[in-house]
Amino acid sequence: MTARNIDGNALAAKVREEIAQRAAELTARGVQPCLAVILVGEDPASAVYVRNKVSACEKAGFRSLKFTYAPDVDPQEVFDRIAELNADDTVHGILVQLPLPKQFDADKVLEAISPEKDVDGFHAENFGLLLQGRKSFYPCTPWGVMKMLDSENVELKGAEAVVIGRSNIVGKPMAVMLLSRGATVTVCHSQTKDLAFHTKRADIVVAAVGRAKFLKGDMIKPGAVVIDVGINRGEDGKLCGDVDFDSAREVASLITPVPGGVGPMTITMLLANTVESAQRVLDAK
Ligand SMILES: Nc1nc2c(c(=O)[nH]1)N[C@@H](CN(C=O)c1ccc(C(=O)N[C@@H](CCC(=O)O)C(=O)O)cc1)CN2
Repeated sequence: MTARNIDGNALAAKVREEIAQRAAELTARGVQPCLAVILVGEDPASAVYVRNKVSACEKAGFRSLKFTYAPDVDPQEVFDRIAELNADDTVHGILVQLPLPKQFDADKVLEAISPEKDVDGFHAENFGLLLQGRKSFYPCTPWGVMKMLDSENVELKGAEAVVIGRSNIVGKPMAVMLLSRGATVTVCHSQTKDLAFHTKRADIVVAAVGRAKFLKGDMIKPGAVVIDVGINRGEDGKLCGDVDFDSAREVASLITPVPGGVGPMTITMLLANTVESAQRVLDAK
């Protein structure tokens, strides 16, 4: 079997069109969606992601604000900026690009963002709501994965799903989202004794560990759906995922490539959360 790719770029383009339409309607009613992005430090990948977020906002008809800080900035300056943006009624979404430099306590920074403007879905309040199956802002990457699975009509009810990775921003929320849709979910991580035992039983595998090409074809059940959240540099210097694409595609039925898979959906769902936040402001008027 050779797997079919789930094309993240194509799905992202379709969803972004719908978001742009919604943004135009909100703007016509006096609420133009606005995202504020905070970038601290000089990490080149973060700078690219932030640039892409600002450009995605422009294309969708959003207003965007960008604040950049030197790597050695006093964290208080960033907290002051967040407080100012929390109080600004014209701003609907605030995000702080991760990772942050060492002098920052990332949890404290994320908790400083008002939950009503936490369009990354990283605030503990939003995560708690997600756990309880209540309305919140969902973290963008796992939500993008759910959109990809739905776009292919992948049956989630009763499916055996294995999530590899237990980070707060991908692994844990991914497991909760799959669970809430009726999958039987196993979360594997660095202490898991026999990873292949779990992955070989899975109808759906989501790899989010940050280790280049580590999930091989012989660890996958024939016909499984394989979702690759990793973004790594391979030994050849090229961008690659956590999945060894060449061997995995010979076994899986559906697979996401890297690049062009989950990545483009992350920024798309950020736009979706921001437009939703603006909608809530309009509805409350
Ligand atoms: N505040 C946040 N920080 C970080 C997040 C996040 O969701 N919020 N996620 C990642 C980085 N990230 C967005 O910020 C992100 C990563 C990758 C992509 C993407 O489109 N990747 C492309 C390849 C891009 C390339 O050539 O390098 C792809 O996979 O096709 C978008 C967003 C960590 N920080």
